[in-house]
Amino acid sequence: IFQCCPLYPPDSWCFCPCCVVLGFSDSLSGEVKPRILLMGLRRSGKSSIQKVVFHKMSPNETLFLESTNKICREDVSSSSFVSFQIWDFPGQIDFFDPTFDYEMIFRGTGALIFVIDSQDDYVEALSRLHLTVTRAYKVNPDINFEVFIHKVDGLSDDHKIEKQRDIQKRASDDLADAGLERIHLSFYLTSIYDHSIFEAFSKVVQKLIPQLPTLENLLNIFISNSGIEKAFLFDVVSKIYIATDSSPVDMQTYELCCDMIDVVIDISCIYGLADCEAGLPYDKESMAIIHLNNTTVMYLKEVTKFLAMVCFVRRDSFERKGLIDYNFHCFKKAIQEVFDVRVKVQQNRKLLSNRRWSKLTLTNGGLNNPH
Ligand SMILES: Nc1nc2c(ncn2[C@@H]2O[C@H](COP(=O)(O)OP(=O)(O)OP(=O)(O)O)[C@@H](O)[C@H]2O)c(=O)[nH]1
Repeated sequence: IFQCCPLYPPDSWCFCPCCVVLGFSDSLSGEVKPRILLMGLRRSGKSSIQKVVFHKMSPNETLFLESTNKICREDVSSSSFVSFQIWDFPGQIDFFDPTFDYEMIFRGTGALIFVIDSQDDYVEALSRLHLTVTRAYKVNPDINFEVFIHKVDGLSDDHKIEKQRDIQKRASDDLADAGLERIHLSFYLTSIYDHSIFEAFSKVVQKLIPQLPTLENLLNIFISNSGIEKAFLFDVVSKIYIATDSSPVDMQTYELCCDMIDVVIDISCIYGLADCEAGLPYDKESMAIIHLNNTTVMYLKEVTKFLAMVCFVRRDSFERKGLIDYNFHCFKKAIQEVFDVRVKVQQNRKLLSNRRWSKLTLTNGGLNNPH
């Protein structure tokens, strides 16, 4: 059973050869990738969520997915800010199995998504949720616990709310009975058949972006100086929004943004770059303006190779497009600065780890027995 270096605090990232070989750490870039775990009972929809959000699989195709029988790990590093690993677990994990080193797994985890099938009886799922959360919390109290009440497409609106209330109450009661009311669970109603799964994933990912307050602040300054109603910063590939200004988000607005990104990518793919297959048909020149029939204009502009800004502007404010473009230019520069700081922090962290590691090998007299 693999244990991380004793030299490192339990929740830090280890860059020693063992961890690197096993792939728990990205030593080459020095980047700390938060881990997102997808857990839940068999057939609750874990793999479908991953395939639909990150592989553009159509929801109907998930009907033919085979059951996962080992942990599947995937790197998601499409943009400078959205960079993490997703671990899809098979339905039944046995915490008492000695070959399953759950301590090591939970130690490097940023978020644990527990998927509950709302169309099924959820008594067993709730007891599994309780067991998983309490175990994980003991190892790493900093994990964000996210509960997806999934497959809600078959339920009426009233029924959805009722289910959420019931599940939320039972889960909190279980924690309170165990004296663990300090554990916070966040609940989301999700389905792969609409945008709810993308919205929920956006919120999970946002919690893992340390620069989020800075990004939100920049967006607030940008919209207030440009006469914009609402602005989102989107990861174009996954359609996860990584930040928005502080005004509330409504589902319809979010759906419109997703549709706009689809239109831009599809049109660019068909009529744009000749070698579209070489990569995403999205570059510095990418932009789109859509006039809605309610005096609102949607404006999309490229921010970085993988990020796009989508704004909602009133038609009269859009007459000052020059001002919006100038402010956007300043916003883009500021984002670049935030990114530069992040790169520097990562480089310093890597340097520190390398130094610690060479110290350790010197003390041990070689690499033969790193642990
Ligand atoms: N109606 C509905 N069905 C869904 C949804 N998400 C997944 N499913 C279906 O649920 C079934 C199981 O999905 P999987 O993704 O294989 O479930 P899993 O949790 O990965 O299963 P294991 O690998 O066995 O642990 C598939 O037939 C999916 O089509 C959803 O949002 N709504």
